[in-house]
Amino acid sequence: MVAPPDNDVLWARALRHSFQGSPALLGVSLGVREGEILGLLGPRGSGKTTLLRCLAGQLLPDQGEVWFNSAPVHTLPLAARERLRRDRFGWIGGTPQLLPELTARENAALPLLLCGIPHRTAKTTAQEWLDRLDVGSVARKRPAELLQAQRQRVAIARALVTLPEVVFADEPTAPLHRADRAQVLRMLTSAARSHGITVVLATIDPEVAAAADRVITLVDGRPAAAMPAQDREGAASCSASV
Ligand SMILES: Nc1ncnc2c1ncn2[C@@H]1O[C@H](COP(=O)(O)OP(=O)(O)OP(=O)(O)O)[C@@H](O)[C@H]1O
Repeated sequence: MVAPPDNDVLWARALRHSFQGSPALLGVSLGVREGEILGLLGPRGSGKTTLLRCLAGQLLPDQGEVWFNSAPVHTLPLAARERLRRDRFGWIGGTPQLLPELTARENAALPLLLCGIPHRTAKTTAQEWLDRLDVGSVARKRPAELLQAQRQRVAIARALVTLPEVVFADEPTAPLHRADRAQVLRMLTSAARSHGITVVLATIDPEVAAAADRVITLVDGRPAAAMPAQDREGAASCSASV
C-alpha cells in the first residue's frame, strides 16, 4: 500500500465501483488539501455521488483506497466508519432529510447531542448556526411547516454544527430557488473557510463549482482529463478546470 501525501486530508487512489455490474466509478484518484474547497463537476450519472459516498466511508469501493488524515478508511469495519462519519464528517444532500418529529433547532442540534454535548450548549450552538443561515426565526417549527429552501438551510446548519473536518456536499443548492443559491453557497463556503473546514462539493452546475478552489470534472466515472482525447471532445460541455 502506498501512503498518501501528508498534506492531503483526503486521498483516494484508483477507485472503482459498479452497481449490479454497471460501472459508476472507473478509476478515480484525487487528493484534497486541508481547508480546501474541491468541486466535483459532472453531468447526471457521472459518478459524483458514488465518489462522495466512497470518500465519506458510506460505501466501500470495489477497488481502490481512501485515506483520511493518513489513515485508511477502506479497510475500516462498518462501526469505525460510522464513527468517523458521525465525529469527523458532515454531509449535505440534495434533498434535506430532517427528522419530522423534531423542530428545526433540535434537528440542527442532533449531531452535537450524539457526540455527548450537553443539551443547553447544543441548543445554543444550533441556534447560532440557524441564525447564520437565516433560518433562526423558524427554529421552533417542525420540518413540515418549513419551505423546502428553509429545510435545506437547516440541513446545512446540521452539517456544520459540529465543525467537522470535512463536509461532503452533494448538490447542496439543488432545492433552492436561483436567487437563494448564490447566498447559501456563499454562507457555506465562508463558514468553511472561517473554520478551516475542508469541503468536497459535487454539482452539475458550473456556476456552483466556480465557488470551489479547484474543480475536477467527472465524465462517465472518471476525471475528464484522464479520458482519451476523442472521448473528451464529446464531453466538452463540462470541460475541466483542475
Ligand atoms: N445505489 C445505486 N444502485 C444502482 N445504481 C446506482 C446507484 N447509485 C448510483 N448508481 C448508478 O451509478 C452511476 C453513477 O451515479 P451517481 O449517482 O454516482 O452519479 P451522479 O454524477 O451523482 O449523478 P446525479 O447528479 O444524477 O446524482 C449512474 O449510472 C447511476 O444510475
